[in-house]
Amino acid sequence: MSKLQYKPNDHNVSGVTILQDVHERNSDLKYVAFKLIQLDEQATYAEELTDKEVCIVVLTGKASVKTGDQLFEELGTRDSVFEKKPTDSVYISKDSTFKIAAKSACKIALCYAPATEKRQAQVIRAADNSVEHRGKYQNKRMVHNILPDSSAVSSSLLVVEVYTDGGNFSSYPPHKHDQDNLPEESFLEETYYHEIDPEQGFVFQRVYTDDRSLDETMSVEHGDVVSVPKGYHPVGVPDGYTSYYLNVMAGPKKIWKFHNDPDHEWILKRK
Ligand SMILES: O=C(O)C[C@@H](O)[C@H](O)C(=O)CO
Repeated sequence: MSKLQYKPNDHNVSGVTILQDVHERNSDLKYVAFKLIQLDEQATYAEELTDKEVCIVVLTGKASVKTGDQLFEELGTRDSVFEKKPTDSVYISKDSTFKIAAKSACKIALCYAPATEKRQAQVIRAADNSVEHRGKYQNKRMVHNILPDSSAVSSSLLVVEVYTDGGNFSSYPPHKHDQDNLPEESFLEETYYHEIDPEQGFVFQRVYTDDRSLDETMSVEHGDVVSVPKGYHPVGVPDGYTSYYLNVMAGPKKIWKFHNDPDHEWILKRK
């Protein structure tokens, strides 16, 4: 298996399963880290942040989050990500502790990036997500913007959800953002947390650089994470299956300025 791909764990301790845990020590990522936790009903999970900020995304189920004297309750809007409606998230800055309490069984993504400054903890309600429909022909996808680069909430963290129906490609035509060369391109690492409906499906994700020193094509299954330290990173979805992924991005500057693979940019110019 590619060293960019991570399979889920299933070890439950006291009602908490750390399904995914991708960080600087088990990946080539220096800015982005990602955890996916599953909590049984009434289970709790606590953590202390030092130099990182986190966006806690309630993927499914209902939970509350407490940090300092702030309590955010009734978080979560769906039983499955494939309900295709936005959900609630909480942003918490560095030098903080937080505790998540599950009101029902829930699946929660913890998206981390370096905090360049201390910011106010706050809830990002489902209604605050902008929803975008991008692309045409077999390049259609829907995006929920939780923390887009235009958001003032985080200091460096970007978080979006992307839905791609069967037979379509997303993150396509292939684009990259691995050069700190603004205004042409920004440097942002990225993680993809994938879900597939129905669950036995698979999608293909290629991660490659212009010189092909990195060129990995992965068969990605439900629950897998793919890390993108650099390179183009398109996703293709087989007929009959729907793809969901949660993207976390961060780098030295909080701006998403991507560069399309010139070989495939013509895709965008079709009438
Ligand atoms: O296909 C899309 O529009 C989603 C991608 O842009 C995805 O969020 C990504 O690749 C970010 O770099």
